Amino acid sequence: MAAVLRRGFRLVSFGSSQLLCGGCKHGRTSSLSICSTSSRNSSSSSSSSSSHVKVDLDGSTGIAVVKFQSSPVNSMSLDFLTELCISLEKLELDRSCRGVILTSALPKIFSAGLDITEMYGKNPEHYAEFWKSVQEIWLKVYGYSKIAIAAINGSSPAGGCLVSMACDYRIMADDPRYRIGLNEAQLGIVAPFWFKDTMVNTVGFRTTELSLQFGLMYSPSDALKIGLVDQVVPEENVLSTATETITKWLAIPDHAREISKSMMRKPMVDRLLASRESDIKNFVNFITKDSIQKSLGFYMNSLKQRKA
Ligand SMILES: CCCCCCCCCCC/C=C/C(=O)SCCNC(=O)CCNC(=O)[C@H](O)C(C)(C)COP(=O)(O)OP(=O)(O)OC[C@H]1O[C@@H](n2cnc3c(N)ncnc32)[C@H](O)[C@@H]1OP(=O)(O)O
Repeated sequence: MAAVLRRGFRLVSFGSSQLLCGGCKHGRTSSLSICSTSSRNSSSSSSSSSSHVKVDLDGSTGIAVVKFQSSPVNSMSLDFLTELCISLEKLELDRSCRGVILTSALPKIFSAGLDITEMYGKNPEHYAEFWKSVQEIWLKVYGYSKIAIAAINGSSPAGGCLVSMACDYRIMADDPRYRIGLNEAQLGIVAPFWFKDTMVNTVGFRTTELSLQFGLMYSPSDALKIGLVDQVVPEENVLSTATETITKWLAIPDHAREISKSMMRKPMVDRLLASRESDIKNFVNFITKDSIQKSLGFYMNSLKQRKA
C-alpha cells in the first residue's frame, strides 16, 4: 500500500491508448489506513471500514459499494478525503472490482460538501494541504478507470455535488426535501474552474452559468430536468437501482468503456494536473482574505442558528 501511496499520478498504457490513474498522496495516509479493518471471504468478497468510509466488495459481481459514514453530515474533511481516496485507489488496483457505487450510510445526507471548518481559521499550510486533497479526490473520481455510479440518498451541496458529477451516472432519491447543486456563491465563495467545467460537461453552459452565479440548489425533480442527475427513484430503491444500472455498464467490454471514458475526460484531468500548484496558490490567496473568512464565519453561524 505504501508503494501505491508514494506513487503519484501516472499513465497506464492500454493498447494504443493511455488511461488515467490517480495516486493519493497526502503523506498522512499510513496512520489512517492502519485504523481500518478488513475481511475477505472465500468467494473473494471483502469488507473494510475506516472511520469515514465503509467498503463492501462483492467478488462474484465485481461491484463495490463505498459508503460515506462520517457523522453528522459526511462533510469532506482532510481525513475523510484521504480515506475515500485510499479506498478508491485500492479498488482501482483490485482486479476483482469492476465498478463502484458511492453512497451514504447516513440518513438524509449524501454529503454536506467540503468541511467548512477546514477552510476557516486555519493557517495557509493547512489550506494548501486540504486543497490538494480536494484536487486528489476529483482527479481520482473523474479519472477513475472503473465504473463509478453515485447513489445519492440525501442532500448533496457543493463538494458533494462535485463528487457526484465526477461519477459516470447519478441516481437520486425522490425526497423533495433533498437538494443538490454547486451553492458556493451563497457562501460568498467561488467554485474553481474544474468544478465549473465538471458542471458544464454535465448540464451545459447556460445552466451552469445560472447555477454558479446564483449558487442554485435543485430538488431531485429539477435536477433530473436539467440533467444534473440521470434518474430519480424512491429512496428505498436507490441502491438497488444503482446495482441494476452498474450491471448494464458491466456488459460493455472494460477496455472499450475505459478508453471511451478517458477520451472524454482526459483533457480536463490534464488541465488540472498542469496547474495544480497555481490552483492551490489561488485557493490559499482566496480563502485567507479577511472578507472570505468573514463570509465563511457568518455562514457557519447561520447553519448553527438555523438549528437553534
Ligand atoms: C477566483 C477564483 C478562485 C477560486 C478559489 C477557490 C475558492 C474556494 C472554493 C471552495 C469550494 C467549496 C466547496 C464546498 O463544498 S463548501 C461547503 C458547502 N456546503 C454547504 O453549504 C452545506 C451546509 N450544510 C447544510 O446545508 C446542512 O447542514 C445540510 C443540508 C447538509 C444538513 O442539514 P441538517 O439539518 O441535517 O444538519 P445541520 O445543518 O444541523 O448540520 C449538522 C452539523 O454539521 C455542521 N455542518 C453542516 N455542513 C457542514 C459543512 N459543510 N462543513 C462543516 N460542518 C458542517 C453544522 O454546522 C452542524 O454543526 P453543529 O452540530 O456543531 O451545529
